Amino acid sequence: MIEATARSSGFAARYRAVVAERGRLCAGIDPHAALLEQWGLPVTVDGLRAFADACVEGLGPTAAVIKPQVAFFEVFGAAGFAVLEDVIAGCREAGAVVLADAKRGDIGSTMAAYTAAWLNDASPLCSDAVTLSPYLGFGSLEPAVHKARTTARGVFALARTSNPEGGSVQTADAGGRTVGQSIVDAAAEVNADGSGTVGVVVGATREHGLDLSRLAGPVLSPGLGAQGATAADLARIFDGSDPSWLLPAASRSILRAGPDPAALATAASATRDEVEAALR
Ligand SMILES: O=c1ccn([C@@H]2O[C@H](COP(=O)(O)O)[C@@H](O)[C@H]2O)c(=O)[nH]1
Repeated sequence: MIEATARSSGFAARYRAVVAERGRLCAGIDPHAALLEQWGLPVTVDGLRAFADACVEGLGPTAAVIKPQVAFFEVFGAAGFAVLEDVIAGCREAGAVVLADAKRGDIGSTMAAYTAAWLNDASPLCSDAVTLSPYLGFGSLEPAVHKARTTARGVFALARTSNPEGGSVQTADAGGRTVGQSIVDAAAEVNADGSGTVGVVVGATREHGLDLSRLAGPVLSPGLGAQGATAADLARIFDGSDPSWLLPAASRSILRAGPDPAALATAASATRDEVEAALR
């Protein structure tokens, strides 16, 4: 791992440094209404704020990567976005890499505005990385890829998602390879410079059928816990690909341990330890 850190640059170097220190886990902050209720909080902006504060306190100093799910903040409009801004800033201050799960993707000129929102220092939502949907064409993501590459940030493109519906698009033929593989290959081309700028999203819930050998970037793998995938599934599904790039993600299964921040930290550490043991 130390050797890999010395050789990488850009987002790859930041990613490898935080994973070397904290282990492989992306903890999601998904303030579902059902979780707020389980924590004894009202489903209001005040409840969202209390939920978010506990997550920042418990998960910010613990998980390598923290992934706020933007949708659950957006539900509350401008007030929800204000809470999200504080989550992003608080987790970054605590030393975590913050990956905004916004799944943005649009024509290039609009992508420039999304890029300014999520990857520009001047924006209150500025994060270390953002999830992107490449289904308007990988090339349409160029403004975000360029910005990420020049600021040591990352983008994560959806390649083979954890939901059962994703296969109808992502496993379709794209000229002798699947659509998902074409996304992985496009990401690998960007990452040929050693920056690891473009990660991909590959769910832990099923066999992915992808060749990840040339990617040279992080593989975010959601589906652990609430969606049914286990650490053993991760080890099996990603057997043969470089395990140092694998970033397993879990949200609800960790968040159910709240509202005590210390219990959230313990749940995240336990998930990380389970994953690390299975991937050894
Ligand atoms: O393929 C994908 C891409 C993104 N997600 C997101 O990850 C979390 C999963 O939450 P759990 O509670 O651990 O199920 C959620 O924010 C999804 O939008 C995904 O699940 N699959």
